[in-house]
Amino acid sequence: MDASWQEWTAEDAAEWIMEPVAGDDKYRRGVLGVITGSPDYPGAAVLGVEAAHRAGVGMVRFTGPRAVRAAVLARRPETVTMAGRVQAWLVGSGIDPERRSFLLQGDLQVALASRVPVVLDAGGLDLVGTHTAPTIITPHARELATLLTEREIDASEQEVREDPAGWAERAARELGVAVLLKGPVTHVCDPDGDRYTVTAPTHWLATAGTGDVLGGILGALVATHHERLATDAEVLTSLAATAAYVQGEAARLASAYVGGGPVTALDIAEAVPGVIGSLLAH
Ligand SMILES: NC(=O)C1=CN([C@@H]2O[C@H](COP(=O)(O)OP(=O)(O)OC[C@H]3O[C@@H](n4cnc5c(N)ncnc54)[C@H](O)[C@@H]3O)[C@@H](O)[C@H]2O)[C@@H](O)CC1
Ligand SMILES: Nc1ncnc2c1ncn2[C@@H]1O[C@H](COP(=O)(O)OP(=O)(O)O)[C@@H](O)[C@H]1O
Repeated sequence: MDASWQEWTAEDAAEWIMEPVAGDDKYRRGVLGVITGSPDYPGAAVLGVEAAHRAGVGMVRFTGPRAVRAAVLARRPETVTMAGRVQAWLVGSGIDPERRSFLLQGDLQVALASRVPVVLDAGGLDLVGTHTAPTIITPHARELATLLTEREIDASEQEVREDPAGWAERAARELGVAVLLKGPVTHVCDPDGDRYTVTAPTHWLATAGTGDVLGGILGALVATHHERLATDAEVLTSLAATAAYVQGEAARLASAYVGGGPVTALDIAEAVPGVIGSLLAH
């Protein structure tokens, strides 16, 4: 590993967990707007919203098709589906970029024009560069290769897998945004030179939906730090590395609970509060 990349530790992550204080209410704590899921992938919305709630956000406002809203509310009735002010956006998990409805395009335009920080995942990745709000993208290797190739930078999935550090840096530089490149070692960087790695503590993470959970954790961390981000967008990388750390530890904890056995994405989301509790006790 290149020495210029710093492995993110529990001590680092602990600094980015925002403990509630007496003067807080749900709005001050942070409202995360979520545009995820589709009739094809309703589960991605459920997982991201679940993870955001578990990560301690003040409120989640969810926008999506009726059936997806129903699935989200069935799992998390705490979620608000009424439009309103938000302090951060999570966009794209479970959305097919080829099949974005007219209604969805409109919701995305409103969200991205609002100038609050944006986490772009999966089917929202191609929206990078269409707005000026502080942005972090969260692709896996195949998604990053596709995104760069669409921008006339030839990259294959194999090349990204072989040199994730180099491609994450190149993407941050070329796209002008913070990047969280997922994998067994997650690479987080930005055009200003922040470079963090998060080594997954368990490979049971390699299962469907765990990236959607990561999106929810990151969205929640971004929303709870909205005041800081308003003046210092550079902290997106610290928040992203913390999200990956929390996701990895939650997977480790959930697996340890079943004697080292497999975990599902929902198990990981459910273990998030325990990880956050132990970071606060750090
Ligand atoms: N429960 C859910 O609703 C879930 C939704 N998900 C969503 O699903 C969408 C697609 O995510 P992906 O990460 O699959 O996108 P990818 O861009 O990695 O893959 C796109 C498609 O390529 C095919 N493919 C690629 N590699 C393959 C392989 N080795 N073997 C078989 N088929 C392969 C699959 O048909 C896949 O759907 C995203 O929007 C994501 O958020 C996933 O997160 C899984 C869970
Ligand atoms: N071999 C692996 N070992 C550990 N973690 C992994 C491995 N492969 C993927 N991951 C992690 O699992 C998650 C998978 O996310 P993603 O590829 O978006 O899946 P999905 O779209 O199904 O949610 C990411 O956080 C990634 O860092």
